[in-house]
Amino acid sequence: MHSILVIEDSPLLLKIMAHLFNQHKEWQPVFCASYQEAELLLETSASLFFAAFVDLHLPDAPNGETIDLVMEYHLPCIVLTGSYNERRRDELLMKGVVDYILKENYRSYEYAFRLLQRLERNAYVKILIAEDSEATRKYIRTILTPQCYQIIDVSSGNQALEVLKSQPDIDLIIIDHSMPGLTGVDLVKILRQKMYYNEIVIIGLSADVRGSLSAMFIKHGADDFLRKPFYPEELTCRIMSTLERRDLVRALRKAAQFDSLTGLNNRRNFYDEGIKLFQEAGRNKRQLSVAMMDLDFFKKINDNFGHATGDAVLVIFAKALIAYFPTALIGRLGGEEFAMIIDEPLEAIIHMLENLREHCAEVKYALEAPPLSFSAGVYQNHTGSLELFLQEADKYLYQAKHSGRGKTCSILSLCI
Ligand SMILES: Nc1nc2c(ncn2[C@@H]2O[C@H](COP(=O)(O)OP(=O)(O)OP(=O)(O)O)[C@@H](O)[C@H]2O)c(=O)[nH]1
Repeated sequence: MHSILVIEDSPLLLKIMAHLFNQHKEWQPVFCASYQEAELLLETSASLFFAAFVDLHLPDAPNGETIDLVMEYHLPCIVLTGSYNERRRDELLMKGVVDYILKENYRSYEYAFRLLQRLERNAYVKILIAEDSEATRKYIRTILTPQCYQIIDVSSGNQALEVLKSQPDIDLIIIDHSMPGLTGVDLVKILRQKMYYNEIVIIGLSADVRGSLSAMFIKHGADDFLRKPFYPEELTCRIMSTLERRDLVRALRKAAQFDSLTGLNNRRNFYDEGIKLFQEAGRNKRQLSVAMMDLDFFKKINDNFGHATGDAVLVIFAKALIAYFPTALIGRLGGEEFAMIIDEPLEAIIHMLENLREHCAEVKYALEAPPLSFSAGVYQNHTGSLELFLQEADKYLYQAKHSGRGKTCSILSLCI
């Protein structure tokens, strides 16, 4: 849990804040009503705070002195102000505050909380700036530092490629067009050959007045474009919206590919990835196996211990599968049926399934519950499609069910 310092003297606003903090239990507010109180608190406990909400005008600090105080301790500072004008906005941004919020209505304060959430996330976001002008790099850093991003900067396209090679977890790259060596658009072309849209966000940058350049950036795969000179908020807003779009695409992809309960590949993704494995194995003359596993009497677990326990058992089993078969492609085909594709000798697979069976029997998933048991069918061959392997494994699984459950049947004749 993070502590948030709130320096504010208005009883009404404090009431609203307290209400909102009540809905966001992940943050613990510490309230101060004056500059003096805040000064004393920060002197001893500044390191305890993640960020601060600061009233611009306090009776003992009428000219925004509290902001300077908070900034001295390098705390991300969100300013609450009753009035707005351009000059004040510029002053606040120059001081390096995260943002300023007009004390208008409940929505404004909700926005302040969204900012806090964003700051938390930003700490994990890596931004690379590829720009040959030192002044512009510095300007961008000045804008982005209060937003808590991790920032790296380089002065050429080739240096950017080097950084991306050593740090593939970069989330967003800001690319200037006119740099020595590779141009910005060239760099975008190279990056998009290797990295998909959900892997890295690209924002083009140029002082060029030609509209065609922004189009070139975007046609070659940039997510957005900014013309220099730009306002600080133009940059922060574009970064925020492009990252949010990327996160949304990632979330959609995840929802389409993985089972939401167990996190395993869903049926569709298991087939898609499995077909690729079979093609690769065909090229490399490798022999794959397919195993199908089905929990025994799972309906009784639901009926006797409730659906929630049934769900928990599915999760336990999925985790055990991953632990016992770390190199396999594993999927939940539906209900209590699982499958995996694995590149191991058949005897070894059967042995590992026996170990898994022993482990499952020991799992305590509910009071006075019968041991967790599963049946399995395994098929291995030199040739054949994934579809055929699944059909054959399913036949052995059926055999395992009908020979008493809690067994593995395979091409090795006997069920064990
Ligand atoms: N809790 C829970 N139950 C599920 C889920 N998906 C399917 N089921 C239940 O799983 C049960 C499967 O029952 P059956 O097909 O009769 O299989 P079984 O009871 O394991 O019997 P055998 O396979 O013959 O040993 C059904 O009651 C489904 O409602 C799920 O995501 N969560």
